[in-house]
Order: sequence, then C-alpha cells, then structure tokens
Amino acid sequence: MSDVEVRGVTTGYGSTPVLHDIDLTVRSGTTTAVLGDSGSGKSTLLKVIAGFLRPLSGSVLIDGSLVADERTFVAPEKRGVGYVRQDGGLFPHLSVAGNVSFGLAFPRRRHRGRVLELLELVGLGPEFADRRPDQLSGGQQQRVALARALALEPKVVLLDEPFSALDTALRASTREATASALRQAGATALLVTHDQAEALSFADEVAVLRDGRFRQVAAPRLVYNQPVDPHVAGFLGDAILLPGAATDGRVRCLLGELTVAGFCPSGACKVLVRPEQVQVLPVGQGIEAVVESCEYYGHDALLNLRVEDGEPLKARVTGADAVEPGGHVGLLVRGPVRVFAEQD
Ligand SMILES: Nc1ncnc2c1ncn2[C@@H]1O[C@H](COP(=O)(O)OP(=O)(O)OP(=O)(O)O)[C@@H](O)[C@H]1O
Repeated sequence: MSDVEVRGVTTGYGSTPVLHDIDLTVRSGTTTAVLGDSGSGKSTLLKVIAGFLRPLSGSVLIDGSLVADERTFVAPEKRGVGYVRQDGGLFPHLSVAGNVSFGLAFPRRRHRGRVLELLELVGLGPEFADRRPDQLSGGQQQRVALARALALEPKVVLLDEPFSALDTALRASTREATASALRQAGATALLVTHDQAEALSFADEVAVLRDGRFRQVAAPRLVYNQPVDPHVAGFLGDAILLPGAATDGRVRCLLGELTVAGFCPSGACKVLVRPEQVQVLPVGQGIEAVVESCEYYGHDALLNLRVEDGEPLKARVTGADAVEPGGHVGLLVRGPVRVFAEQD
C-alpha cells in the first residue's frame, strides 16, 4: 500500500471553491480520519483523491505518482483506489461472492478461494458467500462492501461515512471489523466521519476540517489534549471554556488557580477544561457548585453544574457517582489545563 499526498488543493463545484489550498499526507499503511461538520468538504476531499472531481489548483499524488493537477488527470479506475460508500452500494442482483469478485477477471467463479479469504478478513464466514445483499444486515453489507474494495488490492481505501447508517451496537462491531481488516491488509485508508468518537478510536491521525480548511492534523491524543483552538476543542468532545487571567504558567478562573500545560499567554484568556477533569467531591471541599441536571448514561453520567452566578459547567462521573439535581458538591480540577488567547 502507499502514501496519499494532497498538496495545496483548491477545488469545488463550478467556480465556487469548497476546499481551499489544503495539504494532507496519509502515510503508507496508516489510517487518517477526516472529521468535520456537515458541508465542511469531507466527501469533496475523497472525490478529488478518487478522481471524481478535478482540482482547480494543487496536486494529488498516490504512491509518489502524480494523479491530478491542473494539467494531469488519471482516470479513477487507473488510480488503484477502493471506495466504500455510506450505503455500501452493493449490486442487489449479485450474490455476496458475485459482489466481492465483481472487479476481478473472468470467470469469476475461479476466485471462490480468494472471495472466502476476503470474507474471513472482514469477519464473515463462508455461509454468507451465496446470500444476496437483501439477506444481510446493514453491518454485514458494509463488511461485504469493504471486502469488495479490498479484492482489487487497492493502493488506498477511501471510506465515506461507512458506519453512519448503522445502529450503535452494530456500528461498534462493524468499525472494529473494518479497522482489523484494514490493518491485516496493510491498507492506507482515509475515513470521512462527523463522529468524533469514531475518528479518535479508529484512526492513527485525525484531520479536523472546517469550512474547507484543515484546522489541525495530528494523532488522536494530541488533537484531543492539545487542540489548536476552542472550535477544535469543542468539536472533539465536551469542552468547558471559562474566562481566565494567566501569568507565568498559572491561570485564575471560576474553578480556582490552575496549572497551564503548553503555551500560556499573559493576561485575559480562555481556559479549556474537559468534564472528566472536574472531580466531584463532598460539599466543603474545593469550589462549591449545585447540580442543575444529570444526564445518566449507565457507565457514566454528565452533571450540569453551576457555581454561584457563573457559567454553566459539566463534570463527567461514573454512573455510580451520579448526583441528583439540586445536590450541592465541591469541585476540583485534576491535572493541568490548556488556555487559548482571548481572541481565538
Ligand atoms: N455535486 C455538487 N454540486 C454542487 N455543490 C456541491 C456538490 N456536492 C457537494 N456540494 C457542496 O459542497 C459543500 C461540501 O460538500 P461535501 O459533500 O464535501 O460536505 P461533507 O463535509 O461531506 O458533508 P456531509 O457530512 O453532510 O456529507 C457543500 O456546501 C455542498 O452543498
């Protein structure tokens, strides 16, 4: 499998650009998740890599070979790119085996062994080979779509929201099966999603797209713990942003005086606290707050809190530690916090 390089690409539909001068490298054998709001340009990026859309400027390279720039255009079928769509896009009249071997040379029945190998790779047994797509669950259909994409031994696999139509349980198991199949195949992959948990758990790198520009491209832990701005912070999970005053690596805010990790401007700033950093203690310890409501999820719970007349806050606690609305608690922030300049 191979690198994908997007260099300075601007593209769109008609004369209106959707992507603006973007750069992205997906290293060979790794997965990058492109995360962004609806309409931010995620699918447009996949289209320009796959060859369904031309760049207005900039270039796309696959495995070091130029496949698109202002003058060059390599046809989609010659790029060695596999594409898995949101709905799987299986051919309804063909069996699972017929779908998986669709792009392979005739006669397709000669590929039975390879088809069974590919089905195993995506976690499906040989009993699925002769079923039709309408005899499969949504998750199974997505696995077959992935097996079909991998059958052609593509240089790169592009996954456009492949799990979004699945319910929560099926989503998790299909995601795991897909990640494992891609790893075993040594695939270079680009996953488009608007689900932050999916991006963080699935990919080696997360690329946050906003209005057609990358705001940050980094490993999941880095984008979550060291977001470049408040928007990225809020996009990757619950974020409490409090006004503060910083000096010499410390910041004063509603939750007391806290240690700052990384860059620390002097003066007025915004303080980022994740709800899981807020420790909930018996009243009398830390900063006093009242619980306004409790979102109970079983394994954990999110407490919506208020400190005096201040900003609303959130704390994530285990389900067993959920506090009923009206309860008074003490709050303490665990670990250092990040701060942003006031204008960010
Ligand atoms: N074929 C098209 N013709 C004209 N405009 C288009 C076309 N496809 C997409 N757009 C516009 O380009 C912008 C980006 O669309 P894109 O599909 O890349 O977004 P996205 O981030 O994948 O969104 P979503 O998460 O909703 O699928 C949107 O404003 C969309 O309306």
